[in-house]
Amino acid sequence: MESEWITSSVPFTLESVQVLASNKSLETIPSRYIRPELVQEVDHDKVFVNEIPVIDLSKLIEGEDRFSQEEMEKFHFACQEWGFFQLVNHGVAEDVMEKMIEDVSSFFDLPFEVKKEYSLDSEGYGQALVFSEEQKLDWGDMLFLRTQPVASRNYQVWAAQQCIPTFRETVSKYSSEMEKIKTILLGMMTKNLGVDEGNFMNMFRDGSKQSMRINYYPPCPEASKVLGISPHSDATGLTILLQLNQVDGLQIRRNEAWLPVKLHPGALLINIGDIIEILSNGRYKSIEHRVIVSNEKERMSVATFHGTHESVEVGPLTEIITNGETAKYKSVKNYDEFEKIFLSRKLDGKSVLELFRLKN
Ligand SMILES: O=C(O)CCC(=O)C(=O)O
Ligand SMILES: [Fe+2]
Repeated sequence: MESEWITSSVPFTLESVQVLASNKSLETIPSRYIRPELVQEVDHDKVFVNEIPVIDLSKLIEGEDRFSQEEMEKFHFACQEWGFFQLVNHGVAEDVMEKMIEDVSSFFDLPFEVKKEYSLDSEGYGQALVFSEEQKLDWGDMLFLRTQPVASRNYQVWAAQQCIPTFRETVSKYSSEMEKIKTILLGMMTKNLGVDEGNFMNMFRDGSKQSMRINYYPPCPEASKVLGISPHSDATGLTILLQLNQVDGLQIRRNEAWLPVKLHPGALLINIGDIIEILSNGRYKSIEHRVIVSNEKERMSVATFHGTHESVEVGPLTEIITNGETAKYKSVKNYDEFEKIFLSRKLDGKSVLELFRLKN
């Protein structure tokens, strides 16, 4: 089988799944991608109807005519009971979304020889978090970018102007839009959680960490046997996900089953990450999710992760635990330490969070 290889941050060489999948005569895929556990599962699509909450952001903006207390309550319920919701009327200009779709698609259309130039030790193009020869591989490639604070950007891994003329500008604009949404949502969460807004927002102030995982899942001839992304929760504060084409594939774990998410066109998908679970002492929970792939169509998505400022201690908020509650999680001295722990492990359910859980 013909394939090309790239070197990742860890001492293993990896295949580009896009290159692998482009071989039209490929019928049997390498065993490292095959997930035996999927064989026992019932047809996921038939397990549940999709009832994931839909939140209207235009009704959460205080002081605006459309602000609605009922929407605030719906939002609280979505954070508490689901950990995942769709966001509509989010106010991101259509041209910003469209340019993002266009430039990200152009990136994955570049020849492998060009894309691999955007691969560095801990960011850029390729596959990440592969630590052993035995580990199962995900059916997807990605481009991982550190996007905020601006000083943390490494433009070496952002497609250059001669490749995709507007790529850097497009991602920059999109990144700023995501910051705005994050700020509104986190502000509203403090109200629902009854915690001090100033203190909480200070953790996620200007200069806090934002990164993007831009995912490309090629079609797979044995789609039902692979996963585009292994089950995991996001080790971040808040994730905002944009599905770039109308191909569904995301599933969230709910009531011990995998619930498929059918995204409304133009909606963004929001999910609570491990850090918010820790800060809120478990009132809001991060939810495991995974991606299944199609045997016909490629799928693309951009997950924008929002962490805290690097100096912030990550632990249950004192205001919550001084109210007579016991801390359910250990604290870690700052965000960078938290990230180091997360980056040293494969994606594996909520295993990162489990390291922090206190057994009371
Ligand atoms: O592609 C998706 O829908 C989900 C991606 C995801 O979970 C991630 O990048 O963390
Ligand atoms: Fe994720």
